[in-house]
Amino acid sequence: MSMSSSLIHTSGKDASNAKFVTMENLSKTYPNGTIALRDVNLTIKEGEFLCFVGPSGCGKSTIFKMITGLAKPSKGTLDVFGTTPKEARKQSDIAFVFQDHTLLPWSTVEANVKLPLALRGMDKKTQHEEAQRVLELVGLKDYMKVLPRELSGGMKMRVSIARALISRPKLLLMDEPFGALDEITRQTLQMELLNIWQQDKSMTVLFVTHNVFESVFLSTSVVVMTPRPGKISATIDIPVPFPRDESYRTTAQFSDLVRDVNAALEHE
Ligand SMILES: Nc1ncnc2c1ncn2[C@@H]1O[C@H](COP(=O)(O)OP(=O)(O)OP(=O)(O)O)[C@@H](O)[C@H]1O
Repeated sequence: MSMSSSLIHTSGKDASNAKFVTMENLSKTYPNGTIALRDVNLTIKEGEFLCFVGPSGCGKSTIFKMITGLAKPSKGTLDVFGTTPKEARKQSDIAFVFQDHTLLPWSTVEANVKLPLALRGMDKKTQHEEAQRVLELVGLKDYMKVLPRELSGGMKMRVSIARALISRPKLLLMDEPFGALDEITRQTLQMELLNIWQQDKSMTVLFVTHNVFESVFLSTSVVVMTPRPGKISATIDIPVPFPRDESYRTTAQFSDLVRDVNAALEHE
C-alpha cells in the first residue's frame, strides 16, 4: 500500500519569493497569564515546507491556532495571504491534519474525504470526482466504500491527508501527523507526503514534529523553538534539493543537519 508512485517529480521546489504568512513580534498571553509566545518573527514564503521542532509547551500549537484564527494574538501582527487569519480561513485556503485522524467512524472513506466539500454545498458529482482524485493521490482509491475501522493506522492517516487535500489548500498545517505511527509506516508516509507536496508547487506546508530526523528529511527549513516563553531560537535551512529519496537518510549531509538541529535544541 502506498500513495501514488507514478507521480512526476520536478527537479525541485520553485518557491516564489512572495510573502505568504508573516509574523512580526507576535506574542500570545493566555487569560491565565501563561506567556505562550513572545516576539516571534517569521516570514513564510509560498511553496516552503517548514518543520517546527521544540519541546512540549514552546508554543507550536499556539502558532497554528493563531494562523487559523482560533486564537487571537495579544501583541504583534500576523498576516495570512495578505489578510487576517479569520478571512483567510473563510476562503477555505487552509487545511489541517492532526495526529488523531479524526475520521467519522460510521462514514465510509469516501464520505469522510468528501466532508469539507459537502459542508460547502458542492454538487455531488464534483464531490465524488474530487474524492477519487485525492484518494488516488494517497493510494487508497480502491477503499472508497470501506469504513475507517477496517483500515490500518497508516491508511487512516492517508485518508485524513486526502480529506485535507480535497480543498486544494494553499496552506497545509500538520500537527504531529505521524506521531502515533510505527517507524516504518512513518518513513513511508514521509516519502509519500513529499511526493504529493512536490506535485503542487504552490502548496505551503507547516509541520510540527518532535522528531528531528523527520524534520530534516521533510523540510526546506527547520524552525527550532524554545519554551517559557515560547520563541524561535534558530531557523536552519535544509539546502538539499528535491526530489529527495530514501538514500538521503544515510548521507553525511543528513547526519550533519540532524546534528545542527539537535545542537540548536540543546543550546537553550
Ligand atoms: N488555552 C490555554 N490556556 C492557558 N494556557 C495555555 C492554553 N493553551 C496552551 N497554553 C499554554 O501555552 C504554552 C504553549 O502551549 P502550546 O500548546 O502552544 O505548546 P506546544 O509547543 O504545541 O506543546 P506540545 O508540543 O506539548 O503540543 C504552554 O505552557 C501551555 O500550557
